[in-house]
This record gives sequence, structure tokens and C-alpha cells, in this order.
Amino acid sequence: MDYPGNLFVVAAPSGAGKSSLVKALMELDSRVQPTVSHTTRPPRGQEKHGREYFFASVQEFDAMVLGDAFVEWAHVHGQRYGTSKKMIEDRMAQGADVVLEIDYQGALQIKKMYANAVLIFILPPSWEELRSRLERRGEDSPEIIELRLQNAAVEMAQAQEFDFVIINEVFDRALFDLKAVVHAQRLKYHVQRRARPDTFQALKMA
Ligand SMILES: Nc1ncnc2c1ncn2[C@@H]1O[C@H](COP(=O)(O)OP(=O)(O)OP(=O)(O)O)[C@@H](O)[C@H]1O
Ligand SMILES: Nc1nc2c(ncn2[C@@H]2O[C@H](COP(=O)(O)O)[C@@H](O)[C@H]2O)c(=O)[nH]1
Repeated sequence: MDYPGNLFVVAAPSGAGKSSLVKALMELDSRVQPTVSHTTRPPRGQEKHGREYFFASVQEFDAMVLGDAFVEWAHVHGQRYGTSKKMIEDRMAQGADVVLEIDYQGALQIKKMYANAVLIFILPPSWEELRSRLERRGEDSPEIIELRLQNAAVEMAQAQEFDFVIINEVFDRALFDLKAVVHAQRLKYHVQRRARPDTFQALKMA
């Protein structure tokens, strides 16, 4: 499926900092629009239904799966998460650059459907730092943190399937890298859409 805007998919092990990076990117760049996923996990902290997630019961989520309502969905950390077709189609209809913050399983499903999607994987600088970020965030129980760290090994092994890998050690540097990927993708499609046929010919010969 082709899409005239850009579609960015950002995945990372829990605690690597993807939500923080995507939030900072959106504060700087209003052309980038998020989607809001559905999940069966309970809200944490100040999360609000419809803002961070649409919180659903297992029954509600499974009914949506049966109704083919998701463009992608996966089991992550013992819960279900998915991006609804309605959400992604609404965003695309606005012509926005859409950013999905989802796990690697969902990212690979999206790449199959949208070949132009740009897959970005965020890595923490070390295991110690990943653990300490999850602990400092203070929103998950010790058991949940252990589960997320165990799953991180499986998730990080998928990084090579992604188009770009960004190490989030110094936050501003990682944000710079993320902005650079977004900018490069825009330039690529700007050239493809705007270049005249003779320019394309010259590009092919170069
Ligand atoms: N470069 C960084 N240096 C230090 N702390 C960071 C950095 N990036 C993010 N953090 C902090 O690490 C914690 C985890 O970040 P964040 O919630 O963005 O992770 P995440 O990858 O989105 O996790 P999840 O998938 O569980 O939502 C937060 O407290 C955030 O403020
Ligand atoms: N495949 C999908 N994964 C998703 C989606 N929304 C979020 N996620 C991923 O789940 C984990 C845990 O998130 P948390 O908010 O509970 O910390 C994280 O990797 C998210 O990226 C989705 O719609 N589909």
C-alpha cells in the first residue's frame, strides 16, 4: 500500500526512551502526528483514556481483532496492543507524517503493508542504564520491570531488521539523530515527487 505522507515507526525495549524522544520530536515538529493505540494493560500514572491509549478489556480487544479493526497488533509484556485501522487512516487522511510508537512485531507487520514505512529502533546505551531508567521512571512494579528487561533481549535482537538504529545515551544527541532521519526521508520524497523526468534521468546516470 502506498501513502503520500511519511510513515515512521519507532520501536525500542521498554525504558530505552522512545516515548520521550517522540514527544520531544512532536514538540519541535507539528507535521509529525502520533497515533493512539489500544491496549489491555491498565492505565499507569496520569495516563488518560484516548490520550496515551484507548484502554480496553481483553473481550473488547479480541472483538476488535475478530472484526479486523487493527492494522497491526501484538502480545507485548503479557498484554495486547494494537493500532486501529481507523486511527491510522484518519491520520493519513490529514496528509500528516505519521509516527507509530509500537513494538518490533507491530513494526514488521506495518513494513509488510506499507513498504515506504521507515523503521527506527532506539537502543539504550547499556543494560544497567536500561534498568535504571525503568526504576527511575517509577511507574512499574519490580516484577513488571524484570519482565520488560527479559523481553528486551528478544526485542534488541530485532534491531537489524530496522532501517535506522539510534542509541539514546545523551538525549539531545538521540533527538538530533531522530530529526535527521525524519528530515532525510522528507528530502527523499520531495525529490521523487518534484523532480522533472530529465532530472531523474541525470540522477540515474550519476
Ligand atoms: N537519554 C536519556 N537519558 C536519561 N534518561 C532518559 C533518556 N531518555 C529517556 N530517559 C528517561 O527514561 C525513562 C524511560 O523513558 P520512556 O518512558 O520514554 O521509555 P519508553 O521506551 O517509551 O518505554 P515504554 O516502552 O515502557 O513506554 C523516562 O523516565 C525518561 O525520562
Ligand atoms: N505492536 C504494538 N505495540 C505497541 C502498541 N502500542 C504500544 N506498543 C508497545 O508496547 C510496549 C509497552 O508499552 P507501554 O506503554 O506499556 O510501556 C512498548 O514497546 C510499546 O511500543 C501498538 O499499538 N502495537
